[in-house]
Amino acid sequence: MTHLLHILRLIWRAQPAALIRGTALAVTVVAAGVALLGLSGWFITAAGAAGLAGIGIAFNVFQPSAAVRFLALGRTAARYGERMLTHDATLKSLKDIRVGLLRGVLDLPFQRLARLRGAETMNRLVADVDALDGIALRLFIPAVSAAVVYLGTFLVLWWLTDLILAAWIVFSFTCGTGLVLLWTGRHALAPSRRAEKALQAFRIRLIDLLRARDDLVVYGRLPDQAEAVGAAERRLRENLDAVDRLERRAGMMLALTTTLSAGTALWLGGALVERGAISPAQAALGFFAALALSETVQPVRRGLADLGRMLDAARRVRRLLPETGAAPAPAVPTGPAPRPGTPALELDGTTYRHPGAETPVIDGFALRVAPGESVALTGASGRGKSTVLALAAGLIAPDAGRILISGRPLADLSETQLRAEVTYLPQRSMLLGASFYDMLALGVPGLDETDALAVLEAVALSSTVAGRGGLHSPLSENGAGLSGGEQRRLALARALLRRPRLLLLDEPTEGLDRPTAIRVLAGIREVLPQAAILTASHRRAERDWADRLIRMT
Ligand SMILES: Nc1ncnc2c1ncn2[C@@H]1O[C@H](COP(=O)(O)OP(=O)(O)OP(=O)(O)O)[C@@H](O)[C@H]1O
Repeated sequence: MTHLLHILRLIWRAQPAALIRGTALAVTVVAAGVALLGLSGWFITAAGAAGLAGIGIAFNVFQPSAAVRFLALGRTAARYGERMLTHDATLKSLKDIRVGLLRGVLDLPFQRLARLRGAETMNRLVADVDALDGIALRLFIPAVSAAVVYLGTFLVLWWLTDLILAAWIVFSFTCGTGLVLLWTGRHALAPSRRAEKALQAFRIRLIDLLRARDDLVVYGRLPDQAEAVGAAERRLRENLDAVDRLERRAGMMLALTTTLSAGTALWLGGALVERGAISPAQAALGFFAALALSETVQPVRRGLADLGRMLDAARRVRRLLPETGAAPAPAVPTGPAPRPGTPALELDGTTYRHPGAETPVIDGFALRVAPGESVALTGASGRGKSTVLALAAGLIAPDAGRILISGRPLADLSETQLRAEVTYLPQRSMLLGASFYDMLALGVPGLDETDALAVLEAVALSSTVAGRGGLHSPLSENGAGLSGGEQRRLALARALLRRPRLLLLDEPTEGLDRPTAIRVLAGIREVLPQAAILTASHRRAERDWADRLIRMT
């Protein structure tokens, strides 16, 4: 529940004025509904009584009927205003939460980021945030309106009718509906949670099926995955049906509560009329007001049926939201050029143990790479070459030792400074964008086309790009339709275009034939003559090209 309140505070803090006005209008809507029915009941009864008493001609019908019209029209207008204000404000607040969530995801430590699944994260950003809109719209605002209207109804009925009648109507209604709502919230919690889980499972499995369909076909597992998607969908439907059934039952119990409360109010009103404490018209006012109170709880009922989904979504979203609402750090210009002789990268006594591993993968490791120098890390698979690159890229932090980038401790550099100094090409890269140009411009917004073509030439890709119709020709998702080697060189070109002082390359020519690999390696140096380059290498061509080898054992 604390997560729910936290999210409610965030929503409220983002749009306080609109939400306060919207809540005031929501109170007006419900109050006008109760007043409308109460007044109508009083009006009909009083007019009838005046007719029976033979003084109908003297009865003033104009004022009550004008008030009825005013309340009916006012209620409609207030409802319109309330919907506009509260929905608009909630959607704006949720937009802020979604952005905060995205920032939270991006700020996660590399190890956690690497473990995130795309489909799951996508769900969190979309489905969970959508689930949160009910907190204000279907729980808080209707509950506040109902409480205010109960209090107001009690005071007005006390003033216009009788204390006992007013107290009974509000007391019986509050207790009755309170119990029904508690019952709804408790029983709907589990199926609403299960429905949400099934929905998430359905989406994730479907995305997995679409993304891995080739492998699933090859291994003959497509029917199993399709069945898993179907099972999640069936579970979703069953649980949504259960929530629907509960909601209908709650609706029936609320109708029963209203009937009992209004029925006993009628009986009590009759007794008070017999005793001469109130008139029949006043008794009718009480009876109709009791009937109208049922309207106050309908939105809360719907909100409570969804409580499980909202609670889980609030918990997950809160865990990922950054604690402060602060904006990301503004871009900082990179520092001055380092003094001559300062290594571009220096690792000293660096130790790192992967989470869950028993022993460190590197222990007291030392390394220096000077500007203009190419160093290749070699050694058997699993010796920690990629780990050293990830440390130098600041993606993971060492357990001991220090890492200096151009003489400055890596930990002291802002994210912006670090990314301006260092570029890292991992073993597998994503190519985002719809054309060669888009994919390259990810690294350099506003990329100059001549520059792009020059770098494509350096990585031996210009003929491929020209053959496909040029820089702006459309490409499929993640460069599908390009060969593995072409995708790799495109990712390399994107890294080169950033022109970093330190370039970290994990097996940059993997998948290329030897002549192309040699050509590409020479092209890297041509584009970045002064950069320090550290590679993780298995291939002979890369080892021959490097100025120095460091063997990891
Ligand atoms: N996120 C991780 N969690 C746990 N262990 C990891 C993680 N990443 C790598 N390792 C382990 O750390 C060791 C070093 O991995 P690393 O990728 O640095 O080796 P490598 O020398 O680059 O191997 P390769 O040449 O095959 O790319 C391996 O045993 C690997 O299984």
